[in-house]
Amino acid sequence: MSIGWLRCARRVVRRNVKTPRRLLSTVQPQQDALSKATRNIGIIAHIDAGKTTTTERMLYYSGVTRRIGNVDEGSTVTDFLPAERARGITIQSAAITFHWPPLPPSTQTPPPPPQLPASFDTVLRSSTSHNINLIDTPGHADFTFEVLRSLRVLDGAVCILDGVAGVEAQTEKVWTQAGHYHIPMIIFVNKLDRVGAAFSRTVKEIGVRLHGWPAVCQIPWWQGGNGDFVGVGDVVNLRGILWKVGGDGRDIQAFGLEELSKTDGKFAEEIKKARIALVEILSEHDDVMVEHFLEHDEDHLAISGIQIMQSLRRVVLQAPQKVIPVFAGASFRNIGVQPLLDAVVDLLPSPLERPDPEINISNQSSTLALLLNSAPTTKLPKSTKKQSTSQDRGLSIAEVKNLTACALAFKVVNDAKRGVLVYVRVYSGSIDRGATLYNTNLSVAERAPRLLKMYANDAVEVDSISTGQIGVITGLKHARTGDTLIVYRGLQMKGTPSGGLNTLQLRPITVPPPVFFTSIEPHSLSEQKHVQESLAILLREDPSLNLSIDEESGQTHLAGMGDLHLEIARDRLLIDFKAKARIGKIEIGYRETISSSMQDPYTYTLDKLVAGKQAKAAIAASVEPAAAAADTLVPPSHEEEEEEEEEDDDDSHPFETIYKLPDNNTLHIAHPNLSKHDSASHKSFIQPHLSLPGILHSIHSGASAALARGPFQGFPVSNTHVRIHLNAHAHLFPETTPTAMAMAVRAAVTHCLRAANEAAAPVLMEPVMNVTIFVNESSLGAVVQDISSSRGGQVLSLDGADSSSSTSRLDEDVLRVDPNLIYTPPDPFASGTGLMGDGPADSQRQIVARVPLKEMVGYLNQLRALTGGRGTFVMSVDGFERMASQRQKEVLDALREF
Ligand SMILES: Nc1nc2c(ncn2[C@@H]2O[C@H](COP(=O)(O)OP(=O)(O)OP(=O)(O)O)[C@@H](O)[C@H]2O)c(=O)[nH]1
Repeated sequence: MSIGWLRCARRVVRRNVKTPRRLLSTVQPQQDALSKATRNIGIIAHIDAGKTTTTERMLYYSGVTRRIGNVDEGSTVTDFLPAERARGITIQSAAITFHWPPLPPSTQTPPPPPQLPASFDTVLRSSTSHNINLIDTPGHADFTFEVLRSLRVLDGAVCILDGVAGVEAQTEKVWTQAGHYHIPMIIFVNKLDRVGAAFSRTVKEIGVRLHGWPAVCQIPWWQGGNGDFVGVGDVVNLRGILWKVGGDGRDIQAFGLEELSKTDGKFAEEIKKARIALVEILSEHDDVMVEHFLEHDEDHLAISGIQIMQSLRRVVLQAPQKVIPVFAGASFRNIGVQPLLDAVVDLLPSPLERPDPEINISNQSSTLALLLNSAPTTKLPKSTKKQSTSQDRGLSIAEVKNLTACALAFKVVNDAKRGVLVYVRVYSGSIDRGATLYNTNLSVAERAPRLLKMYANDAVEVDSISTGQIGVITGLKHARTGDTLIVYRGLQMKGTPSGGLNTLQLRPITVPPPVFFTSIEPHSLSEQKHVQESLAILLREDPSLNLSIDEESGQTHLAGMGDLHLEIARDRLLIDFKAKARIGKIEIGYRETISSSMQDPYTYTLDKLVAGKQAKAAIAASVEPAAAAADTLVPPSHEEEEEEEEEDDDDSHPFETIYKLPDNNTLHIAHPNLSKHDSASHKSFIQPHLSLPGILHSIHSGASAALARGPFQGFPVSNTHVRIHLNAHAHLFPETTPTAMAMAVRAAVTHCLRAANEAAAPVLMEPVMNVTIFVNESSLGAVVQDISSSRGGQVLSLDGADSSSSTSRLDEDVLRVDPNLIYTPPDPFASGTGLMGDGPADSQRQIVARVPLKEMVGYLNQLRALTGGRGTFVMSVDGFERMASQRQKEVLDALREF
């Protein structure tokens, strides 16, 4: 039997393109159908596992491309930046829409929504064409933040594993992060054509390291049991699927068990064994499967393929996910991709099946549906997950009826042809062309002139982007990656949505502190403008980059997550944007801190021409080290993240405002004549063109700018408490503008920091990383020795294969899976090494350590040398620590040379 993988029985209806505006709570059948037939999925994996190679096949089989792109030749669709193509790695996650099963070539674009069957009891979802929005995520550790950002908008994910390397460190990390968002996942074990491929070992590693029960849905088919990898055993439908060797993967044959038993009896038997194991594992987690099993007289093979798929779907959608469907293939050989696409449609959820997204509004955590469904003038319902730190004042949310759409800008890309593209995921309502979008992160409104749907390299203009959909807005001037965009009925361009909706944040995430930096110097004054504009776009694209400018020297510093992160930013700047600038060496981003307090506040008065106008403002400031106990500054945890950068709006102190700033700094503003809750009384103190929130914003900006570049070595200042005293009588003048106030505060705080440094020796702090290293038992001793002696690291734990206490998985309630209870088919070529090796000498060990970042630069090469190329590691910033004086001296000497 030949399989075409081109379903024909699809009926389509013509879409009414002009969608009327609607309230969020009104469900429109057409949009509902579109959502049901949509999969917003991502592909996550360790670097080089084959994400791009697999994506290229997906685009080819779905009819988006006419030829298969090749990573090694730099001709892929998804890796579209020159820097990506040159390095053969994915840096920016590209969002692409395609259909699976493919639509007939004559279908209009955008296609009409599909007509779905009333139920999927007797047909598979993959019998109807679905709209797949695919977000390709990067695998390199430096881009973890980019992965996190993409994860937020995914409804499901395919995790690709390299069948030779198994579960790698980075995969484990991203898997855990995806688990935080309860993203259902399926696994594709790729590269099974390679020498050393070990499907069985990989499946056991899935159980142990990804903490779930593998449900083996396909087993590899090696010709004659030990020859070339030619296809898969389809455990769900009890057949062998064979791909023609050397073809483009469209020529596929299927053999039922009976036929197969005549030609490859052992393989047919193995498929049966796998089916028994699959039914068993499903029965343990799905009661309906138990019923089917009993109905079929406990015959594992008698249960239909559709019933198995439905059961798999139910267990995949359970939160937390305990069962992980596993598929097999070799994308490079064009084997296994079509059934994987079927599984995406059949097993992963539509946007309508996802949990209600978390929001933050007026410093309170809740969920979007709770907000939208809350009755006017009631208190904002809080999610039970985290109680807000601010007082529960409740919100009058009558204004919610004006909220007609809510979306997350999850990615900004500067496209050479089309300008800046803002990728959005709409969570509620629909964004229509020409809508006024209010950006709640930047407090600005801007119009959405054009809306696009991205089909690989083609963009198709659309009239609206509806709930659950991913699309692109062009022509926005402000929106950055990560911003929340809302449509508020009747909003003027200069207006602000009321009822606290101007603070609505969808799934807020914390940007980790940057630990590397470089300097940027335009070649000439005339180049400065272009360099600055290019940097502004880079920062819109990637908010994990950080820019600071030294006012006196004019020197610009760009800081980022890793050296590769900054290398890519440099290439983008110089090659893609053609900016003419000198970029310095990439260095570690230390922090500096003060060790003495100021006795008296220092008052600074600014009185000068600013932009051609007389400007005047004064302010009193003082600085002190944060509590001595806070010598170690720890980045905010997942739970604390919403508090970062937040204003403490405690009602009991109407005359003071406290901000928590990055790097463990705090800003305390006393404003004795201005109550936060009585703006009417401000009239006698402040000019009509000013407001207390505006002044506070200026003070925040000025203090942040001063702290961004400390006076000691120009590093960001950390662990410092800034006190500001604003006396409305003495400090505000008719000529006071927000800019003048920010400049005065910056100057005052900078002066205070200098004075503190003169009074007592300032201190440098260095980033310390939490490092998890995976090595074979035989290299363990050498690696531990290297970490603890040569690199000055502190080994925190050593765990064997059966332990699951990696840094990311310290939770007690994590599922522990006994590898001996996992079904796997035999591995004909298993090398016997790795996590599941037989003898202790072969087993894989995990080392968790804290090591200064400086000692980790270039570590991969050393690790490879010590482990015969098999060791891998992941690391994340654990905090910043004071340096011993000798170490500080060495670093300062090295910096002087730099
Ligand atoms: N033998 C074999 N090689 C493969 C297979 N899939 C991918 N490769 C090769 O593995 C290398 C990495 O593949 P990519 O598709 O770029 O991997 P990636 O996961 O996208 O990597 P990043 O974009 O860097 O994260 C390339 O040389 C591919 O040709 C496979 O099924 N078999």
